Amino acid sequence: MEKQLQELHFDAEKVVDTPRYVALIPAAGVGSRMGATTPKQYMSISGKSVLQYTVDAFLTFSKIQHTYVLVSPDDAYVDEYLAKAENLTVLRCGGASRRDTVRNGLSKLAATLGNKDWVLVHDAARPGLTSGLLQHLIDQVADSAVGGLLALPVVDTVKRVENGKVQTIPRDGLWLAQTPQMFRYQLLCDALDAADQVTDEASAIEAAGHAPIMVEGHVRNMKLTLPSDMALIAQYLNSQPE
Ligand SMILES: Nc1ccn([C@@H]2O[C@H](COP(=O)(O)OP(=O)(O)OP(=O)(O)O)[C@@H](O)[C@H]2O)c(=O)n1
Ligand SMILES: C[C@](O)(CO)[C@H](O)COP(=O)(O)O
Repeated sequence: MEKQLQELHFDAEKVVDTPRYVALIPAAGVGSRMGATTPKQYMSISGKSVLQYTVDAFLTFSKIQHTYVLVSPDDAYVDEYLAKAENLTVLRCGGASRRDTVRNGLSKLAATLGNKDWVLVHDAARPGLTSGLLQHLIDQVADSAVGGLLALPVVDTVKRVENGKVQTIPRDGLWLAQTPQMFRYQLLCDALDAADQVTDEASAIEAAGHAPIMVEGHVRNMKLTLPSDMALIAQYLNSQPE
């Protein structure tokens, strides 16, 4: 497997002047909040799986040299719901949490990627990603040493409810994290090694003392989390991006 991975995609050079761009798509979740019979990444929208929409966003964006989909070791769906493609590899390295899945995937690429290379981690469950959003993220982040992520500024009034007490929290400076989250390979590996409870890559980078660049995303890049998300996501997928 290791030999196969090394041969796969790139020249042998590990540290290169021109960084490479790869996508890592964690797709090993069970979708407990969705409560469907199949994990949500394999649910179908207009005859195509959620995962296929997500992967297609990367396969049709030429800057991404390779896309890796990370599924659980005993996944029984991926062969049926994801079409094979030239620059696409499925790795059966899913872990107990999203963080573990991503860290396992990064480890598999140790012989392939160098310090400066960019990894774009994107949830399988965000099928509304577009080339425009990918280009926007890369334009804003590619000159930085660290990386950044798509996110949405909070536009509503925010409440915190605790022990029966309700408080209004100033929304200034609050963002909702989306993906892709794009970071330099080695920096991300090191940050995740030091942070085992995080729900996204940016949290690990922040904990390591860095400030990720916040890049405004779009609501069509929403995550499929609850059954009620399905209709809205289908509407976005069936409409042209703005
Ligand atoms: N052990 C895990 C858990 C999650 N994910 C992936 O991380 C993304 C975002 O996670 P989330 O929405 O939390 O997905 P699930 O864990 O599947 O959902 P739930 O929390 O409702 O069970 C999804 O693409 C999911 O497949 C993963 O690769 N490995
Ligand atoms: C990474 C993420 O999509 C950012 O919003 C999110 O954190 C993933 O999982 P969660 O379990 O829904 O927080």
